[in-house]
Amino acid sequence: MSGKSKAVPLWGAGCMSGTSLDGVDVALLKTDGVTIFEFGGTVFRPYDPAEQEMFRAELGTWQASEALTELIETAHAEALAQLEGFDLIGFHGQTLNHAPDEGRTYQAGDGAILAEVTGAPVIWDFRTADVEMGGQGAPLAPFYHHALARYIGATEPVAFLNLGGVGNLTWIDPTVADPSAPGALLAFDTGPANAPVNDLMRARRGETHDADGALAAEGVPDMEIVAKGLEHPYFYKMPPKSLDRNDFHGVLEAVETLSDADAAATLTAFAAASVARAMEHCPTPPAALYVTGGGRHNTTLMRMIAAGVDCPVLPVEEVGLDGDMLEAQAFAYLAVRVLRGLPTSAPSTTGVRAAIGGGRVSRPNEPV
Ligand SMILES: Nc1ncnc2c1ncn2[C@@H]1O[C@H](COP(=O)(O)OP(=O)(O)OP(=O)(O)O)[C@@H](O)[C@H]1O
Ligand SMILES: CC(=O)N[C@H]1[C@@H]2OC[C@@H](O2)[C@@H](O)[C@@H]1O[C@H](C)C(=O)O
Repeated sequence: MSGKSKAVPLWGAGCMSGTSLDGVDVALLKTDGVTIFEFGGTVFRPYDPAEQEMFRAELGTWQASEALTELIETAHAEALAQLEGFDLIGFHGQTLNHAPDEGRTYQAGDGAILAEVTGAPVIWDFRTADVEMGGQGAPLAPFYHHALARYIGATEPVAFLNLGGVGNLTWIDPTVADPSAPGALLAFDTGPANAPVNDLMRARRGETHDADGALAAEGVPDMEIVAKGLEHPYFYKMPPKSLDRNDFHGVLEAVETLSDADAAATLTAFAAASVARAMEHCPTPPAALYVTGGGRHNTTLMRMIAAGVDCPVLPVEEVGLDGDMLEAQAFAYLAVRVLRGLPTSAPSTTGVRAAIGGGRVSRPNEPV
């Protein structure tokens, strides 16, 4: 396949409710599923503390309660109602459980109901087909990262790092036009990013996160705990590989006896060290590491990451992108690819047996 396609571009509304449980991001993107033509409006619909509690109570389950399913659908419908002019919706849902090695992953929320409520076709359940074909079902943003690398005019390998609840890294060779082709991409989850620090802040201070990394900046990381954390078998696995949000929950116990500031510094240093470890898997050194996701606002984390890698570490805003909305855009892009019958993952991004297009399509007025 060449880098250009003749299909008519569509406006997709991509929706992401991520592992940090902070809310729903929605972003419009005009694409033919290959090329990015235009970025459109965005909306963030936060989850309030009571809603976040509802999610936390069901993390790790394989069937969301009716109340939670309704919350997910309502929050998405509220966010989508603030935007207009889209042809279709890419609906990720909320990951409540992820066990790809057991062949299952679960994103709560029903796309068929969202199609009824919004009157637009909804592409959803992006991860199941990949997992059923032996893949990790994650990360899925890499095909979009490949399109972005071409969009920003990269001519040599670059990498994207998403710092959400969990971190994920994509190495891209933009000279390979087809993202499914061998050598175009290598992608995997790096380790815990914001989730452990968020959990610490919530437990110790009743706050959602360490704003700007201020508390971590006051502390001293315990590098013995960091080194011990890096002995986790996950870091010895070859990519592709992926994580559940709570896979590293145990690290919180390791910092139990430290002061709040030292504990925050240690968990932040652990997130940074897992990025440094991840960079060792890149097939060639990338020209730059472009950072997206909420963690790029954490200056202490960004400083620690920059100290541990050999290339410039830059927020994606440096190349004109929106790091708060990039994952939502990814699901708009992937939705159009699904409609066009194009693959959304490949052996080099999820470990799936062959390139595959995941996703179900629900149209309004179809029986639910
Ligand atoms: N100003 C800030 N200072 C420090 N951390 C921040 C700041 N803003 C956001 N964050 C962190 O970023 C998180 C949100 O990131 P993001 O929205 O990228 O995650 P997500 O999409 O839910 O997760 P994932 O990518 O794992 O699905 C917050 O929970 C917080 O930990
Ligand atoms: C199972 C699941 O929801 N995984 C998320 C999570 O959050 C970050 C990381 O872990 C990544 O693997 C993925 O999200 C992004 C959007 C992805 O699929 O690319």
